[in-house]
Amino acid sequence: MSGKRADRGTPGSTGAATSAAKPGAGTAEDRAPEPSPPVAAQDPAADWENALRDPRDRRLPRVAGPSGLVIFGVTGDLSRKKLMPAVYDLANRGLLPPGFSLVGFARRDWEDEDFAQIVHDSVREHARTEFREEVWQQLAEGMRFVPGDFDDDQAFEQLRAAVEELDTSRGTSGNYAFYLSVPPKFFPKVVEQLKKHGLARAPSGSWRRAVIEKPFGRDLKSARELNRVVHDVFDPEQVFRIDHYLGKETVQNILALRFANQMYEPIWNRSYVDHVQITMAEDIGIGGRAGYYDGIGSARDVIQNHLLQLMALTAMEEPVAFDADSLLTEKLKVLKSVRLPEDLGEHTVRGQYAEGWQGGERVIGYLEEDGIDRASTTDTYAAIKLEVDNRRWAGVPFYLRTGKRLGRRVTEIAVVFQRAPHSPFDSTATEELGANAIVFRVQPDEGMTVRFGSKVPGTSMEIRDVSMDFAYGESFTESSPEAYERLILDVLLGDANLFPRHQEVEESWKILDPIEEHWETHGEPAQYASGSWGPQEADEMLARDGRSWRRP
Ligand SMILES: NC(=O)C1=CN([C@@H]2O[C@H](COP(=O)(O)OP(=O)(O)OC[C@H]3O[C@@H](n4cnc5c(N)ncnc54)[C@H](OP(=O)(O)O)[C@@H]3O)[C@@H](O)[C@H]2O)C=CC1
Ligand SMILES: O=C1O[C@H](COP(=O)(O)O)[C@@H](O)[C@H](O)[C@H]1O
Repeated sequence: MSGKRADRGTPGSTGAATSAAKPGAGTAEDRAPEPSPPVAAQDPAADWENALRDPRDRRLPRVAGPSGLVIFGVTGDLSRKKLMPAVYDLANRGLLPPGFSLVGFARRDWEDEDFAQIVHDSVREHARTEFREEVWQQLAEGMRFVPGDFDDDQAFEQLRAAVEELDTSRGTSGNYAFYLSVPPKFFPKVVEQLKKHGLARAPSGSWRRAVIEKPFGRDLKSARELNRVVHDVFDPEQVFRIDHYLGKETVQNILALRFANQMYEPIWNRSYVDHVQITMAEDIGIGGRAGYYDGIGSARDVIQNHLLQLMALTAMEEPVAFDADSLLTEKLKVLKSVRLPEDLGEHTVRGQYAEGWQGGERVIGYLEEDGIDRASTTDTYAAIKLEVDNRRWAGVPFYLRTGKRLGRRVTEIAVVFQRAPHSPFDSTATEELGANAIVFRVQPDEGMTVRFGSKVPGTSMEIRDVSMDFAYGESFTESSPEAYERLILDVLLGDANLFPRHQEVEESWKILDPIEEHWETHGEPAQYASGSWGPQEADEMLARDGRSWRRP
């Protein structure tokens, strides 16, 4: 069993390392290229705040104060690929406090050193910023592992002891975020155990926060019940529901582009917009996530959260301020105004991938995947049409689609405009002209495209589509942080702007529940070949409205 302190250096080594940089020193994101100098392993009680810093100056880096992060489910896929690397990247950018501590909890008979080795491997494989030994060594000093099952009271007592020991040895000051990176069915159990073992309430002057992964419930009823359990233990301001899409740089940029500029808002409405298409296409299959995915499906997995959040940000009114309450108010108004089509059979499609070709390789169908019930009717593709019943958007369809094993990985929001009401040109001149569009490219090629018509050089008047691109890589020297990097930092800072509140989660389930109920009673999902752009039925769905999907 564990209890031993982590190696103070690279796993496997015995060396201890310290450096002398001031916490946060030289780390201004907009002044120095990343990575910046690491924070020091120094007296944990050292003053980490710059008293001269004006908290209103947003150009200064947001550095977390004394704190620790406890990850439940630390051996899992998300933790290894995203959370551990994000913690390292934050440390590497000098955004974590000197005594920052990371506690892992899972069912493994590991010592602290074994855990540190796992984190090390995950960082080497997945971190965004370069590996620096001195940063790693300082981080590794604050790593602890607690082995145990979520049912195991003794393990939670050991966790309490670990947290208290870190308060003393690392100066974490009782400030802890508990990250529930666990299968959703365990959310209630872990929350109850935190309460039972006195971990949910902070000592005076400190804070405790709970970070809850998605999906939050599998329908409205279960989301409400989960919320009841969570709020029996934590106050609303202690709870951070993760929707990692809100941590993506380009998703935050939707609000910047819309509301920091003058040119979009006048045309951002039913008078000019024909329709909006929101696409989240993945080329991967379900990988090793059969246990989670089967019975959940694509719509619950990503439409209920990521895509409806993207839609809300695209459609919302300007918030009175960029703060959590104002953002919630406006997003909620959109979600509450959503109207489902009367005929769900005509305006929604679900699909399931069959075998096919992906990246030059033959891949198996969903029903052949390990751990999948051979008769499963789980959707791996979903397309739905929604409308927003308000003055700005009445009559403008929002088409949302997502799928696994599609042609390529791409997420985008395309605002497609109406045709010009009149053309002075001969109809042959505009034969090849499509609709104008503004496209937010969320990933992988982050940026924005404006598509419009232009005269083809030559002696005749021929007008064809061209596009004007904004690409992050060309316009900025700063690279985009990973979503989890941003969100973990926000949790440590207690900044809730980018976290959906429960009301949003509920409204989103209210939109999805009738669709899921319809699908349950109406036949099987349509099959589509892996590597294609989804079932033909989805093309037919748009064709009935006289439109077609973009091929991003
Ligand atoms: N993976 C992804 O890409 C994404 C995941 N998410 C969400 O993140 C969360 C975690 O997902 P993911 O990492 O994929 O899940 P995994 O199944 O890969 O990992 C689950 C983790 O929970 C632990 N665990 C399971 N049961 C118990 C138990 N009874 N007692 C103690 N530990 C237990 C496992 O530990 P052990 O090693 O002991 O089994 C493992 O560390 C889920 O809520 C998921 O919906 C959200 C977005 C993307
Ligand atoms: O939340 C989820 O998101 C991932 C895709 O995330 P991305 O950042 O790579 O776009 C998806 O694969 C997973 O099924 C879902 O749970």
